[in-house]
Amino acid sequence: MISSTKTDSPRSRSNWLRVLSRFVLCSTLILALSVALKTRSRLSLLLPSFSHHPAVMSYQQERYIAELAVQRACLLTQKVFFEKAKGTVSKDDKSPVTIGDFGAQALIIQAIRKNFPNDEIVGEEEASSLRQDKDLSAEIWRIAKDIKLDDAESDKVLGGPLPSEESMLDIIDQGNSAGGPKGRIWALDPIDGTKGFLRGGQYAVCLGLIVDGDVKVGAIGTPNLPVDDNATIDASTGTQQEGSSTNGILFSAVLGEGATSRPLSTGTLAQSKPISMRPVANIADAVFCEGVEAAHSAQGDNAAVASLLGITAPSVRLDSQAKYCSIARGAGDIYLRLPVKKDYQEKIWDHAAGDILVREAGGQVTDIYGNRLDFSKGRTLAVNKGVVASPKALQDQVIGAVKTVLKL
Ligand SMILES: Nc1ncnc2c1ncn2[C@@H]1O[C@H](COP(=O)(O)OS(=O)(=O)O)[C@@H](OP(=O)(O)O)[C@H]1O
Ligand SMILES: [Mg+2]
Ligand SMILES: [Mg+2]
Ligand SMILES: [Mg+2]
Repeated sequence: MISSTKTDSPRSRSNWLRVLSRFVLCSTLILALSVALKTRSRLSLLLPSFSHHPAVMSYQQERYIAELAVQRACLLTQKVFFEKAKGTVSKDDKSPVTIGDFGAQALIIQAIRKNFPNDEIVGEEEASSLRQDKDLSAEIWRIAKDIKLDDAESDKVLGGPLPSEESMLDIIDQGNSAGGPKGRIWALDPIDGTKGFLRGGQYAVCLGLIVDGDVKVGAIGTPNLPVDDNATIDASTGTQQEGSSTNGILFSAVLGEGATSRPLSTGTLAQSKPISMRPVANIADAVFCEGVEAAHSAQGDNAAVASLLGITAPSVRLDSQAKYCSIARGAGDIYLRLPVKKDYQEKIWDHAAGDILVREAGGQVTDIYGNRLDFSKGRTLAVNKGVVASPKALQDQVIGAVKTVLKL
């Protein structure tokens, strides 16, 4: 007897085969996908540069490294200050540079090189004067070689201690990129406001990442700014206190992801809080944040702008990018830097980190004509004049007053 059921028929066998082959195909695809994903995540851990592809990029790794590097450099600048480590040289433009500037630049470049070896760096300082002055070089090495973060793991992420005095000088010189419109370029000001640093006043360790001419990440350490956002500060009052827990802030920002701050001394990533500019309903109630050096900003013109806007509150006077930091957290509202010398070109390291911090805190940063700062032109902001920063809603009014005063 021929007993033939449907399942045994050639047709149904071929149906089974089709189902089976689809199952095998699907499983293989799922397996391949999961292997690919695992390999990718392993690769991005081992090679941070793998995550640099725009499609998978949110700059979290860059922000993390920038924060740690700035935090470690602030340990050095504070040590230099409290040990009263002497050694200040005058640069060609007569501006001072200290052991703190050189040491901080070495430590930060080492951290960038370790984590992002293909990136370029535009750093303010260079080591030629140290190669002539062996005593100064030795003094920097004496202080820099022992600087480390409390957390050994984090310190390892930054590359551990500097290898030797000679390589420290080579590392400092790696901040020699010409900058420009293409690629990943870090703008580094190891001590901004060196004069403030020497006075025991405000200064800032500043690091910004520029990608294809646009600032994406910024980190700023301000060892002498009060932790309390609402504390009164002024450049005339010295604020350096050894081991202070009331002073010292680390600010950071990533494009599109907001601005944050946390205490510099004890802070961990988890202690970061979002910061934002103060809403100002009436511009007459705004407070200016201005520089200290009369040679850097036309203070008479600043006063005329204030008066035109009906602003009567005294300006907060601070050295360095602490001005950007202050308005970003609502301790002041408007940063004015009106040009004194016609031919002075602002340096990108004096503004990159501050620019993104203020923009991510709800502000606008432009030059005196109302144009965005252009970080794609090399080591300087060659196509901008001066800086004006304020909450977005006020910027047009402020620029209007600036144009009137400067007769633009
Ligand atoms: N003529 C002129 N105009 C504008 N800016 C100048 C000028 N000369 C120098 N610099 C740069 O100013 C940086 C310090 O800026 P500050 O904001 O701290 O200056 S101030 O508060 O106005 O005194 C300072 O940065 P650091 O050298 O890092 O301290 C200089 O890069
Ligand atoms: Mg300088
Ligand atoms: Mg500077
Ligand atoms: Mg500097």
